[in-house]
Amino acid sequence: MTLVAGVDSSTQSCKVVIRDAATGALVRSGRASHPDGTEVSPDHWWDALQAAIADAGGIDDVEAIAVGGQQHGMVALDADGAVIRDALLWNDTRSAPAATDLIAELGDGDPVAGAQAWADAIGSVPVASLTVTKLRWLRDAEPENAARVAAVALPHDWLSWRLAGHGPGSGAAGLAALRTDRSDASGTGYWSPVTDDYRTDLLELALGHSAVLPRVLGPHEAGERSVIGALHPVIGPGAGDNAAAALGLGLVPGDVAISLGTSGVVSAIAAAPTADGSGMVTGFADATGAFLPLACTLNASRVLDATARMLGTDHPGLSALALSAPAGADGLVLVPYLEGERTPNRPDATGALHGLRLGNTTPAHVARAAVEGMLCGLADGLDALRTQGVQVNRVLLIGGGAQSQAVRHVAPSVLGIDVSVPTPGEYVADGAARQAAWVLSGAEDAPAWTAASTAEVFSAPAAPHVRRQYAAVRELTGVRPA
Ligand SMILES: Nc1ncnc2c1ncn2[C@@H]1O[C@H](COP(=O)(O)OP(=O)(O)O)[C@@H](O)[C@H]1O
Ligand SMILES: O=C(CO)[C@@H](O)[C@H](O)COP(=O)(O)O
Repeated sequence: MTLVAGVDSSTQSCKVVIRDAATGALVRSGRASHPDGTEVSPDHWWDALQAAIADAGGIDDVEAIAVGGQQHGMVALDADGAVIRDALLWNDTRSAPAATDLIAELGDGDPVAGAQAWADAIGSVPVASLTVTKLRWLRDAEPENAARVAAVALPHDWLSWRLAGHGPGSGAAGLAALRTDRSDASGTGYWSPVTDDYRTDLLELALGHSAVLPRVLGPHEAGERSVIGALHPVIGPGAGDNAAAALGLGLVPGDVAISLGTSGVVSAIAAAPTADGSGMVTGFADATGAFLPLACTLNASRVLDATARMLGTDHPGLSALALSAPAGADGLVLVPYLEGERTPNRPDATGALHGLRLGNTTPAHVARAAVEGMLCGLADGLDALRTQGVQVNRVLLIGGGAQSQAVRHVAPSVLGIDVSVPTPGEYVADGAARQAAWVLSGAEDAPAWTAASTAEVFSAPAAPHVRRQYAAVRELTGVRPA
């Protein structure tokens, strides 16, 4: 049996799956945690990857490996190949003012024209999540660090590079060996999905000087070989986590994936790039040569974590409470902007509970409002995708938060469509493994794995009043007190 490995280096943890390259059957898996925080030393990801590989029983029998990972994180390298400072993650909002500046600069001072100019140039309107804004923040806040930047990588690029034996001390030759893929390059803010190439002018606009960028590999182009693993597995191009999940799920046009991890992501495969000047939909690329329009919130599974903590219960307890309250929680609305928000772009917003009355101040109502509030943010994302011409025939719910029974049962009523929940699994890591098998096969198409998962379908009558009451208070959320 030929084995391949897939990695998901996500916000909260690193997961590794090892699968049969021919059928996709799961052979073994492992995981390790990442530290909390929106600013993290990449060394933690490297340590967690090695721990997750060990937890999966090693990769000595693996012939190819690919890494999927959290998108956008800024990994700034010096001329030697050393990391200059801790990486700012996709959910770090300190570069929000830099995003505003960059938009104004491309629009000659007009923010609306600037937003559309960016959308036309790179498919997306910059927000704090995008790497390009983090580079501008670095230029302004830490000019000495910015001056030392010789190369910029993303979490998955950097891990693939470490797997190939590069790292501090590898110098110019090492930097030239950096590789990425279209999906992750498309989330940087300096790569165009229309021309399929970097916009180095935009990188320089942000950082103030040029830097080495990883070469973008084709969807099944082989990279270097891993120094870990007795067979020195070939390293695939890897992918951003959402593109890898699309590959792991085998999404086809008409399918929409909703991922409830730290981020809440609504994404779909598209044949052509999008350029949404409103900024609701980011026009990313997928991992097969097509496109992946996507709406991403900063507030998904951690809203449930926080609400469970607040109510002194666990996830099953929160779920039972939420399901015991009526749809709409008798008018109680939780706006879930606990980390600020990205879609819509409100980096300084805070969360809020609206509509408190004597009759709805119960744990059950609060639990229901949390589940509904999180889902309403994603329903807005689904609408935004439809506005961009995305066909929505089927919704698939994945990520840690999809394990919640309350989410599964409430989602169809808030989203207004049945929801399929595939067998719980690591779909990002699976997509990376499928890519690794594709690299090995050399075939034109990704292998049609037969060991695909089944899905449970959840239906519920639409509850439009839940979205109506959410929309009425969404605009009232205050900003963080000074
Ligand atoms: N049964 C559950 N109900 C709700 N949330 C859950 C449940 N199980 C796990 N989670 C949450 O899912 C999150 C982890 O999901 P994951 O998709 O791995 O996140 P990420 O990709 O951001 O690292 C955690 O916040 C965890 O608390
Ligand atoms: O920023 C995005 C997508 O644009 C996020 O989807 C990150 O890629 C992190 O994903 P999770 O670790 O929360 O799944």
